Amino acid sequence: MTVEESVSDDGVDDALALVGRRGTDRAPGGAHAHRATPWPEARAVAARAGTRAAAARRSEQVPLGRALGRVLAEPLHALTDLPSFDTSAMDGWAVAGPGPWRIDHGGSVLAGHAAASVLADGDAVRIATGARVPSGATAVVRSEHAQADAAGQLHARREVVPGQDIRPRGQECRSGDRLLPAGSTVTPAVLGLAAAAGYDELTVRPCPRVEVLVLGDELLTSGLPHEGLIRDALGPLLGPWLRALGAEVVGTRRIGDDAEALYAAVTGSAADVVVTTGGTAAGPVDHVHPVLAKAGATLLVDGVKVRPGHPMLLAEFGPADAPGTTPSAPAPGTTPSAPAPGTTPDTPGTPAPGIPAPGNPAPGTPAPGNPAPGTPAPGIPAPAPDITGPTDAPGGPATPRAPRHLVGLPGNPLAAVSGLLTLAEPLLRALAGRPVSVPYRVEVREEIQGHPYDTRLVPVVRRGAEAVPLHYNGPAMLRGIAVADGMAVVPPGGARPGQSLDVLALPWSAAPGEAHQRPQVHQAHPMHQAGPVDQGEDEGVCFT
Ligand SMILES: Nc1nc2c(c(=O)[nH]1)N[C@H]1C(S)=C(S)[C@@H](COP(=O)(O)OP(=O)(O)OC[C@H]3O[C@@H](n4cnc5c(N)ncnc54)[C@H](O)[C@@H]3O)O[C@H]1N2
Ligand code: MOO
Repeated sequence: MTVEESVSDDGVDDALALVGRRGTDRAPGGAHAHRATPWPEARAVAARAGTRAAAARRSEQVPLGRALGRVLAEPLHALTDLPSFDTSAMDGWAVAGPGPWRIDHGGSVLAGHAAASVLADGDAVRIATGARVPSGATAVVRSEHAQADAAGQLHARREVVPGQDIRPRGQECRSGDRLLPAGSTVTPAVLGLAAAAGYDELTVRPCPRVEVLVLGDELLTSGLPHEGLIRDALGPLLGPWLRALGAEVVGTRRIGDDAEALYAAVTGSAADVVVTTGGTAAGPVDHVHPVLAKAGATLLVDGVKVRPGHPMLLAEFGPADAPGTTPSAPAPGTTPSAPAPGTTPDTPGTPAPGIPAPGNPAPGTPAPGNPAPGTPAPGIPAPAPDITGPTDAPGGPATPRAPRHLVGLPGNPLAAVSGLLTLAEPLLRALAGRPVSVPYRVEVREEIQGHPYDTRLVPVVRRGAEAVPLHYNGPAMLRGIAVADGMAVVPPGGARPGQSLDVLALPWSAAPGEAHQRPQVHQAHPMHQAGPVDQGEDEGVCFT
């Protein structure tokens, strides 16, 4: 951890220098250098892992009010004709046959009313927009195009075409028509369509549940850095970012540099995906690799040829429904629903120390000052019933469940963001049933220095048709990404001014020309909702 940070300074030069320092084939975190996965392949591996796991997940029915941002597990078929009856499109008169018409003063028809009696040939009756057109009617004449005379006759001011201003039943769809394919994201418009078509609930893909484990004894959760301690920048960042990627974040826990606590937290987690921060390298307190090895996890990605963030990793547990592949037992005294000794849980509705609830400032509690071992904080989510935890009764039947994954993000904050975009995003999108996000292409205004062998991800901001690289792009810096709207994918060797590069959009920024396809960013996105970082509320959490 802090022992290692002297070699992990800011900027490209340092990243380049790190390559030269690799005297052996052992990369940070114990990975062998040759194992590092090329960046595009790492994304593909993560997406495939998510797709495999998604296939084993059951869909669920949720009320319309909770379906925003979810992905349809089934095609949306109309449950009714739309419109479900012949409807007047205008306020005016329903008329039968050619005019002039006798006005039926007793029979005006309003929207929402039952069918009026049959309209006799030569009759006219007042009708409102949205009302059922009486049978026998051949057209609707708008009020402004009709004139009543003193003798009670109605005259049309212009030619009346049969069927005019009548929306015939089934004009938009017939009952059973496929309105949307499976895999569609539920947008506000989809909610409206589903309601119109008769739905109270939608069958959607499950939201991947993610737990965040923040490692590092040096991390403070409030106040100013002091005496070598620094603020945890990733706890506040990750929850909302992961929600923006389609995850339900079940909690964020501070683990410190305690290998046992990490092991217990990882093996006992009820989440589909555990995201850790820090501890991926090979320093004396970098526990992620040893803990994964002890837990019997398979490393799908062990280091990526990307800067920053090259020690990032993706591990898979299970599949747990295969005999003997459940993770090892947790440390004695811990259960999946209790925090491991030495951990600080941040639970939904329970702001972490340093993440004050509105109007309730947290005391300045540093991370190392954790609650007493074995003291579960109120509100720790219990494992879902479909999750086979390591505490299953011995010999009892293991409930089949999807394989679980762990994304190990490096501790340097921008390196962690790089890992989020490289591994967590494709994994979570695939788990949620969404297609992998496709980078957009844009020309860069300035030269961007490249790494000799690895891809670089560099925060950029769009200015007109160009992307401008942001200079505060060192692995430990968030100043660039905080004003960025994307991360440019810089190939080995760098990019010249005017060169087109792929850019990964950030969840809160729209790709060019996409602004109107991402309404969630401006309207309903959980990142834009007020409240504590780890609010963990279900409603709308899947919206990406
Ligand atoms: N001998 C080598 N050492 C390191 C190498 C290397 O190639 N050889 N790579 C460096 C790179 S690059 C990175 S990235 C880090 C990754 O290390 P870890 O994942 O083990 O991260 P830590 O050591 O725990 O922390 C690194 C750095 O980040 C700070 N940090 C950690 N967590 C947070 C947080 N939540 N908020 C803010 N800052 C955080 C931590 O204090 C360190 O300064 O390894 C290098 N070492
Ligand atoms: O540069 Mo490290 O790659 O900060 O992740």
